[in-house]
Amino acid sequence: MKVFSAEQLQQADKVTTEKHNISSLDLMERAGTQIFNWLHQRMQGAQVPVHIFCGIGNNGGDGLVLGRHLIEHGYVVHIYIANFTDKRSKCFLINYDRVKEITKKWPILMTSEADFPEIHPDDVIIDAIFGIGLNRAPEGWVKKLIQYLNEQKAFRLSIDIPSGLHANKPVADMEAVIMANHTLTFQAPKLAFFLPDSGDFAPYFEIIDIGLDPEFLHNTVPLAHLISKQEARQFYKQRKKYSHKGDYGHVLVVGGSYGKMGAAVLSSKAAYRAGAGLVTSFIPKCGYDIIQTALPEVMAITDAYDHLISEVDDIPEVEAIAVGMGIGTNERTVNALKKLFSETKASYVIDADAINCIALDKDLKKLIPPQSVLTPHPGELKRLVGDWKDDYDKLEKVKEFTRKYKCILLIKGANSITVHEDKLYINTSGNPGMATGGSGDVLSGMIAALLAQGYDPLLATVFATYLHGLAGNIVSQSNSFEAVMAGDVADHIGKAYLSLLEPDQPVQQDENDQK
Ligand SMILES: NC(=O)C1=CN([C@@H]2O[C@H](COP(=O)(O)OP(=O)(O)OC[C@H]3O[C@@H](n4cnc5c(N)ncnc54)[C@H](O)[C@@H]3O)[C@@H](O)[C@H]2O)[C@@H](O)CC1
Ligand SMILES: Nc1ncnc2c1ncn2[C@@H]1O[C@H](COP(=O)(O)OP(=O)(O)O)[C@@H](O)[C@H]1O
Ligand SMILES: [K+]
Repeated sequence: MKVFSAEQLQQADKVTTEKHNISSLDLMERAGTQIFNWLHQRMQGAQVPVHIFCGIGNNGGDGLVLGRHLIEHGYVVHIYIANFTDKRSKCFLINYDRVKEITKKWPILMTSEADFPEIHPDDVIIDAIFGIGLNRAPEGWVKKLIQYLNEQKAFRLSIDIPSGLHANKPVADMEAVIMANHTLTFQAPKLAFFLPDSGDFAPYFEIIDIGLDPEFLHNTVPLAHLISKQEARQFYKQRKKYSHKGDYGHVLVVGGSYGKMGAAVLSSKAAYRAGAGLVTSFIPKCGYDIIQTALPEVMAITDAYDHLISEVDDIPEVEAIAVGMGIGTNERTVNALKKLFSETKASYVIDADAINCIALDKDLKKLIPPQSVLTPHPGELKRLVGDWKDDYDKLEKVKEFTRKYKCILLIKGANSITVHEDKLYINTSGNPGMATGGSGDVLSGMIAALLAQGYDPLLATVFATYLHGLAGNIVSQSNSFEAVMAGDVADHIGKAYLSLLEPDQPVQQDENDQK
């Protein structure tokens, strides 16, 4: 699914009205009606007071359309206009009159704090104050209104975007944004929903298709692609009946040091579970018994040193190398990486301490093999590209890094983002249970396994990240978030493949009615 910018959506709006001979007012009617249908299906005529807070732009107009339909269907509705300026939009004004026509009175105009209404915890709040037209931080009593609504226990439903949030720019004032319980967003999800600084304002959202011009949407290069099951499923390459292990590639895992052998074990295990034909682990001597005992399927080669990796030699020819998990940043290890990068051709996944080594040593940075996949968590990323002002600055820094070093970089976290030059792929699987030691090691092995199986580096990263999150979700469903351990995630990669490929359950009519 595509993630468009506010500007692109405004353009889509314009193209749609011009090309399809439909007015902005019709589009607003369509949008507001769909929100009404959504709410009506859930409320089923319940006489719970619905408080609709409208701004004076088109987002407010959507709120007015919704209010009119609710009133016509016998709901208990209170419409308030946050009247912070006289510059009301044309479509807002028409819908303002339409509400008056059916109720015979004007909606309640709010001009100061004194106008804030009492709201019962069981009531419903509709937030239609600002949409994607927000052009500065809400101030004065409007900011106070947002804060007042956030203090209420009532359910907050935001139309298009939580008011105060920009679709694709940093939040102007963190204390002036609606904390939506749910957001119904038009046509496409907004980038701000997926970034750490702003994602909490829109924890749950649904897309409302308002029929913007499909051709424009298809031809427009989006800000980002959202990767859900539907997209991930298309990446899957089926195994052939008359195949042998040589067809699925050989992964070399270069990892571990004294006290950190688990990192190499987890990564190697995940490489097999994700489908590599062969896996060899290159480890310090101290890890030999550990890996051979933990994973009899894995072949082991040891370094000359007991506690760390000093030179990766005598290795077989491999398709993919996952390097860095638990290796430390000793100077000898940095030198081992320099030699490895310059002398061994393969597809690389560069993780954890290998990233820290690169951040420490400029010469090593220059040796990053082209098309490598780097998988830093936020701490490692900061060491690699420097600190950032906000999420958008971070994305620009990472884009620049991938251009300069011709690589792919995965920003790990909730909604991990794969970055390659100007392309962004936002992952939707995974859960906070995966914030646990070793889960990144599992991911590095998975990416390497897909590389070894012939997936191209960008696809391997996007697909492995999705599968990894899906495996984590499967674990958490039977185990709670708290109890998820990285080894469980590796053990459930198989279930993730099965879940990916199983057909979607058709929704039965009676189930639908109960929603
Ligand atoms: N294709 C689309 O994108 C569609 C958009 N619609 C709605 O239109 C919305 C966008 O409407 P608008 O462009 O009118 O913008 P908004 O309704 O978001 O409001 C912007 C208005 O508030 C003012 N404003 C912005 N920031 C302010 C601040 N901090 N303090 C005080 N005033 C501020 C602006 O000057 C403008 O008058 C969307 O979010 C959506 O809800 C729908 O009606 C249908 C179709
Ligand atoms: N809150 C979260 N929601 C979803 N996934 C998460 C969350 N926190 C962490 N993860 C995922 O777990 C993995 C953690 O990786 P990392 O920090 O490198 O772990 P480690 O270094 O312990 O192996 C990443 O793939 C990340 O995307
Ligand atoms: K809103």
